[in-house]
Amino acid sequence: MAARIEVEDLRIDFPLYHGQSRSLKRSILAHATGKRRLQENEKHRLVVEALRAISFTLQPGERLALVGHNGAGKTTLLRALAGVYEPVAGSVRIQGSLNALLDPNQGMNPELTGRENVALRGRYHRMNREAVEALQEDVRSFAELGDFFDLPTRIYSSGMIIRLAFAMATAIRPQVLLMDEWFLAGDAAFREKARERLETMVRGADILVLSTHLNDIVRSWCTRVIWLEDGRVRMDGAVDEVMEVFAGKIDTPALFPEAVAS
Ligand SMILES: Nc1ncnc2c1ncn2[C@@H]1O[C@H](COP(=O)(O)OP(=O)(O)OP(=O)(O)O)[C@@H](O)[C@H]1O
Repeated sequence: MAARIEVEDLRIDFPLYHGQSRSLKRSILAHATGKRRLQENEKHRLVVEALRAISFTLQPGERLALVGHNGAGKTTLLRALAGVYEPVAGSVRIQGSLNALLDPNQGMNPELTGRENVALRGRYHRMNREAVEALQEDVRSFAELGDFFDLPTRIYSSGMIIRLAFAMATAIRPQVLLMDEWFLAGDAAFREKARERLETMVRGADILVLSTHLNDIVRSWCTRVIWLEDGRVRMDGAVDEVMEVFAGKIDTPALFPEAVAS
């Protein structure tokens, strides 16, 4: 089955306040400045409008970078694609096997050893015994955890968890790869090794969606950029075209002037 992502008129809100006090809500809304992302929804709840009217389609071979300033909605969009957040309206359709490098603790049982956690992941992907053993060996040699590989992950340091999570998440090649930029960080010694392994994985995936602030990563890995601003698509196009405007070299009118006016 060919990989495909279809997002149609996606809207995601985060409820902030469930109480009934109208005066408190009125006061919060009155003091909300600038971007007007705090709103009262249809059920009279105070919400952050995290994403609005997001639509795009990705075909095999497309490598999409999500760019935008802090709070623009990049992580929320990645999580909505991964199925972590339910749309308030609109839809997300994903075709093909999916791997999401979003949260290092995702899918890990702290009572199990590193080796057992890898086996669990392998079985989740319906691997047979030999394949699970090969996966364990691959992760063990990449993560360099020494004897800790056979101890419960609850006693790992946060750096060890990241190494294990990274090695596991990059050992199984999906058709659709979703990635948050923290996976490109990590300590300096690990970074170069990690980047090489990621590159192999990224080149092997049919579709990549990556959230990043790193210009060189966008330019070397991606074919398309969606620039998010205040939860909406400000610009969607080829890497050079969007990055030039995003970097502030060319001024362009906002698609939704009311959303960006301060
Ligand atoms: N759990 C939550 N509850 C309430 N509001 C949230 C929650 N998660 C995100 N938001 C809000 O949704 C908006 C989008 O946040 P998001 O984390 O997707 O932005 P981002 O572009 O990934 O930012 P950054 O580059 O800082 O990581 C922000 O206004 C943020 O405050």
